Amino acid sequence: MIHRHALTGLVLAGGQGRRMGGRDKGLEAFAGRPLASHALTPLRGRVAEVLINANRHPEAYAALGERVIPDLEAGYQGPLMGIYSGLRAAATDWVVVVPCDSPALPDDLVARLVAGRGSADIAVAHDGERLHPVVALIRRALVDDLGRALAAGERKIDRWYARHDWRAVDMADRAEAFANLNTPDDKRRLEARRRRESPQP
Ligand SMILES: Nc1nc2c(ncn2[C@@H]2O[C@H](COP(=O)(O)OP(=O)(O)OP(=O)(O)O)[C@@H](O)[C@H]2O)c(=O)[nH]1
Ligand SMILES: [Mg+2]
Repeated sequence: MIHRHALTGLVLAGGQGRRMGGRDKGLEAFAGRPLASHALTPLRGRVAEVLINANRHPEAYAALGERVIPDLEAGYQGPLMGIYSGLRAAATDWVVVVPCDSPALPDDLVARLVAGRGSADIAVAHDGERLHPVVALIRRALVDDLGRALAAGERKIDRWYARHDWRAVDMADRAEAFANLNTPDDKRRLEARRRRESPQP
């Protein structure tokens, strides 16, 4: 078991949002509030601290009520740099990573990653068809190794995972929860799905 006090939540919102017209994806309105705020739902109350990793508009992210951290190296070097920056900033032994653009993640995500980890150092969500490398539980002690990998040019998350004791956690029963939003069209489709699933009175 990993206790709540040993966990930090990390929302990755540091991308360029090119498929969203270059807009700051985590701040796009989704169902009436910033997309990144939906990613906080499975984390709040289940971790000791939440960090939001963002490279633009830090004050807008800070308004969500959590600590905001930028990438330690600028230049939009990809999510692995966001994970590295989060591991460096975290004060706990474990970090739960989620992306800012998956507004329907399972409520019990943290518990399932913790339970599914077994004795591995990294646990990654799997939806039955594919792995979601940015939905993961990672041991903070790997931070120095990740720093060396980045310095050596590594930018591919799954290739870094593969060099460690990692495990996929089966969440096929909740595959729809991993839907993510890359384009304005994805946004419309997912907002419509949400209205169907929980119609407002
Ligand atoms: N810190 C950080 N996070 C990133 C970076 N690139 C992507 N991410 C995050 O990784 C997750 C998945 O990335 P994408 O869906 O490709 O998002 P994106 O890169 O902003 O969008 P595109 O430019 O359309 O690829 C999102 O939560 C992004 O915020 C980066 O350079 N730095
Ligand atoms: Mg991208």
